[in-house]
Amino acid sequence: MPDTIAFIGGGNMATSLIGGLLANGHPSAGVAVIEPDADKRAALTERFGVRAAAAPAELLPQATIWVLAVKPQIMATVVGELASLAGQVRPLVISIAAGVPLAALARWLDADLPLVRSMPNTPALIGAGITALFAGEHVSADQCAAAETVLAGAGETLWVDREDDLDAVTATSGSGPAYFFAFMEAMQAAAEELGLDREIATRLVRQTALGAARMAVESGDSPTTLRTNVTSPGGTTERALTILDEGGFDLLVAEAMRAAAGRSRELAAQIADQ
Ligand SMILES: NC(=O)C1=CN([C@@H]2O[C@H](COP(=O)(O)OP(=O)(O)OC[C@H]3O[C@@H](n4cnc5c(N)ncnc54)[C@H](O)[C@@H]3O)[C@@H](O)[C@H]2O)C=CC1
Ligand SMILES: O=C(O)[C@@H]1CCC=N1
Repeated sequence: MPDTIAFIGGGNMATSLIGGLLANGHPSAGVAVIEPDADKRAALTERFGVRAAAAPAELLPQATIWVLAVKPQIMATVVGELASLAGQVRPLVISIAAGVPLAALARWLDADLPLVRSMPNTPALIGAGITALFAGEHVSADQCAAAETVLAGAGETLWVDREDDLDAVTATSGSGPAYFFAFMEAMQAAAEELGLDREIATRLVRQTALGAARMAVESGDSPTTLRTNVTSPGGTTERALTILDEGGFDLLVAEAMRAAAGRSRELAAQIADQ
């Protein structure tokens, strides 16, 4: 009998994770969602055949795994309201929220429950995501395996040994898809400026991104080797990369990622005060 998995929050990430779970063979009857927005509840039920309710007490008592998928800023309130139910049900609790430390969850839940903190990313929607997980002190090996199963439909999974590493993970893979999309947007705009039709520019950029990503994954070569292979001495790529270098591209990327990790720590600090 598979676990019944309840999602608290039925937004973008929960939708992606539910899609992945069901694609991996988890039965829809074994998934429940607590979501206050009636339209989102209807959409989830229609798309996946899962049960959805506004009131936690309707579905959470039957669920052995709870996935916390609300925004970090409201986590304290949402979890606080679930504390007494959690004490009775004693589920494995998996949080996917950015910048919410396990210590805060433990405090709000007011019980020594097994807690896992994780950081997935939006390619979960197509099963091409990656999730880093960190297990709290009351989590057994079986519960680690169960947590991995919940996230496995979203793509790859890996464990980190230090909870603090999740700030860097968030800055890398959590927010990371947005960096690639921003680069694609900039390339598309530049291609149009160079005179290409929008449709042609879009197709060229999209397939180039896919081809480059697949080469990085499938060729076994490092990004440095792959970049060097494109760059003929005295050619066009060299001229373009020089401009990126002169503009401080690497430094800008590093600064952006430091800012993302910093924001994750800042969220945690704000949460520690709640
Ligand atoms: N969007 C992303 O790329 C990633 C997001 N995350 C984390 O996932 C979490 C959810 O993010 P998204 O899905 O993007 O946000 P979202 O806004 O799409 O989903 C949050 C959902 O929570 C619902 N909600 C509000 N109050 C609630 C309550 N009392 N009980 C139950 N549900 C309630 C909202 O109606 C909404 O549907 C956040 O904590 C975020 O940090 C993690 C990795 C990546
Ligand atoms: O921007 C955010 O805060 C969330 C966490 C990682 C990706 N999106």
